Amino acid sequence: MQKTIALVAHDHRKPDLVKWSLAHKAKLSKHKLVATGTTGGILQKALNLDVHCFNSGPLGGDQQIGALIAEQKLDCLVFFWDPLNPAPHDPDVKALLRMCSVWNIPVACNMATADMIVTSPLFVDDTYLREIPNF
Ligand SMILES: O=C(CO)COP(=O)(O)O
Repeated sequence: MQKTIALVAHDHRKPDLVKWSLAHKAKLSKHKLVATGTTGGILQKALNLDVHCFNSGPLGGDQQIGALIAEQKLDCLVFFWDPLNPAPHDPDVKALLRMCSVWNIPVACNMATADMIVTSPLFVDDTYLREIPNF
């Protein structure tokens, strides 16, 4: 089943996300990819795949991806956020990660976790149903 995967990286971590995405291009190409603006533009060129680009992160892109989660339209988030530099939109970053916890969305903040998510048998198991919290 085709999933919707969001790909996001802060500037210092974009090279890691490009490297990771290239390594998993075959898997990613089977799914719908969405991204914040700058990340999406870079990935589209690097992967030569269609990536739906939302606004740039500081201009609301994180919030748009958060809205997808709230509408139950996102299956997975790969978000390489920068642990060493503050961002003007840190509250948006926190809100996006919070949405992942609220809605039980698999989220990877580094390459090792992202590797494990996309290579997990559950990732391609159409019978696996992510539990959706009932508040
Ligand atoms: O800031 C971001 C996520 O918080 C990423 O935004 P860009 O992809 O536009 O750089």
